[in-house]
Amino acid sequence: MAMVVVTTLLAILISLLFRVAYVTLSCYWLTPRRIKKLMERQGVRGPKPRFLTGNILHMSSLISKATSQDMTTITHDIVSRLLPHYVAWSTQYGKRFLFWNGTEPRMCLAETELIKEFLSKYSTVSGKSWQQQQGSKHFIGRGLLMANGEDWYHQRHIVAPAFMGDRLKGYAGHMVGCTKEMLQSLQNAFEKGQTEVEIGQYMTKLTADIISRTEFGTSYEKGKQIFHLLTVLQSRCAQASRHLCFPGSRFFPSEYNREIKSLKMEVERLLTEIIQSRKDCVEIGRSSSYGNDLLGMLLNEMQKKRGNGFSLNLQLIMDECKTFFFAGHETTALLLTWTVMLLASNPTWQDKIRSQVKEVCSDGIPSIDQLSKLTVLHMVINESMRLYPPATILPRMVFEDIVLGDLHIPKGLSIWIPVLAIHHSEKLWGKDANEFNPDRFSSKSFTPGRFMPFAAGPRNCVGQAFAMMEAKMILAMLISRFSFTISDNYRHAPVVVLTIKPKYGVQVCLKPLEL
Ligand code: HEM
Repeated sequence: MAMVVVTTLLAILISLLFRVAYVTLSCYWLTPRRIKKLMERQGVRGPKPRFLTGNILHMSSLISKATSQDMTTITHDIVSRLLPHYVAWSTQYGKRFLFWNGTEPRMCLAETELIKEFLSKYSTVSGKSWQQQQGSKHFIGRGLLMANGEDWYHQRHIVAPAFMGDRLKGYAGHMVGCTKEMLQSLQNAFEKGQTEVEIGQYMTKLTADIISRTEFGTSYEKGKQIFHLLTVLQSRCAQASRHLCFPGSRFFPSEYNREIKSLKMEVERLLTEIIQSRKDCVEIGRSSSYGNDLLGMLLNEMQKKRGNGFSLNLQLIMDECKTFFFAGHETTALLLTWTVMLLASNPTWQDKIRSQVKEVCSDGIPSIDQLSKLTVLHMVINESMRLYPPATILPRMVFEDIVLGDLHIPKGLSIWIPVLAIHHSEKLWGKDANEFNPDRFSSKSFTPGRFMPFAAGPRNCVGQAFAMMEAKMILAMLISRFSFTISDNYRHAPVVVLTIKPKYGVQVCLKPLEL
């Protein structure tokens, strides 16, 4: 009897081992090879991958070499610095080529017609890859940015109204209040004799303050504490994700993995405290609603019984709170920082904006209705996002076989859209593609598909209107209070760490203006 049990257990164990071995082999070898063959048959080729690491080492060495030195002048010709692998491979293989992130095959696609079709038609059958989800699961989890399929669709419908119409207008007060505080701290620095500031630090603090207030209203101080921890968590996850292409690396009991776990627990403990206290207030009758902020909106949704089988649970609400902070504060801070750099080195455009702001709003603080009249500022912001799009690449994995133009794209292939390269393409923008020329945005009719700082199609940035409103408010108020020039200490050295950042910040010399 004992013998039979042992033999059966052994058989189960062996078949389990075979299954694990087959799944691993299929995931890391058979499927990627099948995809490669399929794409090669359609003429899509690329650099030869190495075992396990693919083209990662080659890519890293090209990037390290290209960014090893600062740029000698403030030139916006930055594609060969930030995407040297794209430049090398697109020159050799054309506008569509295959490369390997470890064992994951990726097709880089720079054809605007196909990109337009892909982003508008296939938003529900494409999404974030397993590697992307793993890399960010500890700091944003399965919130909107990382959700796929039906989950994404339902989350998007719950969240989108929070960034539209009257709700959006309701956030203007936070934006003005926080900007006033930032301007006061710049004024204080000036009065203490500090004529030069690193504006990026001020912008990062400002956008973090605005999103904390927008999300957490009165629980804002605790929100700031959470976001501080999230920033540390994000950088630890970025360090750990470098090893994700190696099978099983996420289970290593490394120092990073231990620190990540404890930071995540602390963030979620603080979030649970805020959520619980809101629920308690409603339950004991101290408050009739969960609040007008983003968190209140999500808690109201959680109470609703939805007929479609999808409901928000506590974990998803926490993931959504983390997602808004992650997706919404650094991107906007970078947009503002690069715009200040461009305006500090192009004083004529600074003056043009200043005189329009003066004409439209006498006190230098635009109302919601006045924002649409700030057309020069709008053009400058667009030009800034064209030259320095915070998100340089748009990655999407395809979950079903699809037909895209003349291409059959197999399930499991990731498509990478090189936004930065498209924004700088001379073919699409003309000979002055690398120059700062906001006038190119003066005409309302320009070819769609070549400008996509907020992505495009149904899965574009849900916070786009929020970000544009915020950026216009802040820049209009800053330009009305100060004039600024680029400091001699500024070293032009854009680098990509998820988003495009100025390596040493942006140092500007400030001069307060008479109100
Ligand atoms: C200048 C500022 C911003 C830029 C350039 C930007 C850019 C983008 C881009 C390119 C995407 C698509 C990413 C992808 O699918 O891989 C995206 C998605 C998203 N953004 Fe933004 N964003 C900005 C500001 C904001 C703000 C202020 C918020 C919220 C407060 C926000 C929330 C989100 C969310 C939640 C998504 C995921 C949408 C979805 O998958 O349905 N973003 N953003």
